[in-house]
Amino acid sequence: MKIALLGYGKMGKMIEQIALSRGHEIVLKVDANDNDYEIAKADVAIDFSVPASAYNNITNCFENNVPVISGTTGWLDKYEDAVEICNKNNGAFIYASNFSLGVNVFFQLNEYLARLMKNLAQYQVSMEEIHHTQKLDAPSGTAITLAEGIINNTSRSAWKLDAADENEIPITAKRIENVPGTHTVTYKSDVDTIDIIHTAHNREGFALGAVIAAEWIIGKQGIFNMKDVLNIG
Ligand SMILES: NC(=O)C1=CN([C@@H]2O[C@H](COP(=O)(O)OP(=O)(O)OC[C@H]3O[C@@H](n4cnc5c(N)ncnc54)[C@H](O)[C@@H]3O)[C@@H](O)[C@H]2O)C=CC1
Ligand SMILES: O=C(O)C1=N[C@H](C(=O)O)C[C@H](O)C1
Repeated sequence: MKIALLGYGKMGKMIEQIALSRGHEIVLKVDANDNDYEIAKADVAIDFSVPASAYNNITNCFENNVPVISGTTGWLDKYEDAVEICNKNNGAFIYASNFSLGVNVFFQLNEYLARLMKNLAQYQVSMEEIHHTQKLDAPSGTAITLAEGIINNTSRSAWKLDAADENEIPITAKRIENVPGTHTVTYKSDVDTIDIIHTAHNREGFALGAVIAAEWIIGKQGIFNMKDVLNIG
């Protein structure tokens, strides 16, 4: 498979290693200020760049018939526009806030737990995410997906960074040197606490999931997610 890497930072480099180890070829590495590149020579593009560039890079792929795997967070106000352009061009697209297998299992566990807690008004739900200090966005995309999983399965109406009203889910975002990504969902009552935690030990799980998604999307048309790829849930 001929892969274009859109973003050649920490994740782009890890994806390169995993892709080469699985027999794929990197035909293009696009980074900041690379404006003139021939995306059409790639079978698939994998975008792990920055919030400000993701939309333009992704939609350029659709306009050149190249399927896209995107893990960039913090640009989702334009997600529906990207989906429209993908569909108009009969393209293929997977966005995931987190490509790791473990987190995708954790997403399901979070929704299951939310359904169990739905009618237990004595428990207050909250979330914490911890990431390295270079991270541009807060809260993390994964924390937002977890919050949406709770909102869709309980009477909570919204999430908010730090303080929140009773009906909202407070999210605390911490930035600590070298932490790849830790997410905790907590239900606390006066008498006890339930925590579920996912801790990434490194970036390999994110990168492997993105390469597996790229292998899966070849030859397909439409908008998919990691549940489709991993066949879970
Ligand atoms: N969905 C997932 O599983 C994961 C998502 N991420 C997300 O992926 C993104 C990248 O993460 P990292 O690699 O850790 O960040 P990074 O900062 O190490 O790399 C981003 C790269 O994008 C480059 N870039 C800047 N402008 C660009 C442009 N116009 N076109 C292409 N590249 C451009 C930067 O120069 C940099 O090299 C972030 O949004 C992060 O939140 C990170 C890990 C896992
Ligand atoms: O920026 C990161 O590093 C990560 N970003 C993603 C997110 O915002 O959830 C996924 C992972 O937690 C690492």
